[in-house]
Amino acid sequence: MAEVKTLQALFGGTFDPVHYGHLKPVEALANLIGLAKVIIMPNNVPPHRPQPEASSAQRKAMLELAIADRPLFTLDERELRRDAPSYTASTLKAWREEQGPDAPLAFIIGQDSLLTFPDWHDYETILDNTHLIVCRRPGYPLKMAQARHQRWLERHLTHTPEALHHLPAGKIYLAETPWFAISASLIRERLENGEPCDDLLPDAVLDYINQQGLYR
Ligand SMILES: Nc1ncnc2c1ncn2[C@@H]1O[C@H](COP(=O)(O)OP(=O)(O)OP(=O)(O)O)[C@@H](O)[C@H]1O
Ligand SMILES: O=C(O)c1ccc[n+]([C@@H]2O[C@H](COP(=O)([O-])O)[C@@H](O)[C@H]2O)c1
Repeated sequence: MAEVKTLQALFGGTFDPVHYGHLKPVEALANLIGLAKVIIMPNNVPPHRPQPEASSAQRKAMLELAIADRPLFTLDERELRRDAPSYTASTLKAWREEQGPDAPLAFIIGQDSLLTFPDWHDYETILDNTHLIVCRRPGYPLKMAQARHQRWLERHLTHTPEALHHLPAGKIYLAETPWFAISASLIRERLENGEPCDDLLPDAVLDYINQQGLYR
């Protein structure tokens, strides 16, 4: 009998700090397309933005608190262990080598990340190794700025989640996840101004931020 392969999904980010705009769309996604597990992968040195305010150890601690009562999620520390910039293309190439050629693999991003995706290091190789699953995010168009990037998107689009489960890589799926108007920048700004953030991130993460005196 043929071996049944399970779709595995990595969700990369800076998570400075982790918030409900990360957790809730991905939980909805898991229900929509049938994911038993999502692997959260914080970066150490983001290739594309200033170094985060919280240290890698603090961002990891906040993620551990956020997922402690969310069994869907596990944590992957491979990028945290590297001092070089965390290029997604090389991380996903290494993940593919570990998992073998047939395993269905996906990388989860938000809509804003899709728009900047063609600027990522070696972006065209990413679909050789994984699918791309895009969660909705308010305030960002679903159309690429350049026509050639829109054509690239359309060439790879699938409207059926089954394709993600049956093929090892190469498809882009725009998931109809709920919208959350939350960003880490908004949270950092609100904390700096002494404004409440209770409905934006898990209590345990907020308690940790206060205890560490972060984002003041
Ligand atoms: N509210 C949201 N809805 C959907 N996706 C999101 C949301 N917030 C973040 N993401 C996605 O999660 C991933 C990690 O995001 P990141 O850690 O940069 O959070 P952020 O809130 O965008 O941070 P910052 O405001 O510091 O830029 C990215 O792919 C991003 O698109
Ligand atoms: O590899 C790149 O060039 C690259 C450029 C921008 C973003 N990424 C990755 O995309 C993920 C989301 O990025 P961010 O900034 O929204 O946290 C995270 O895993 C980043 O390391 C990767």
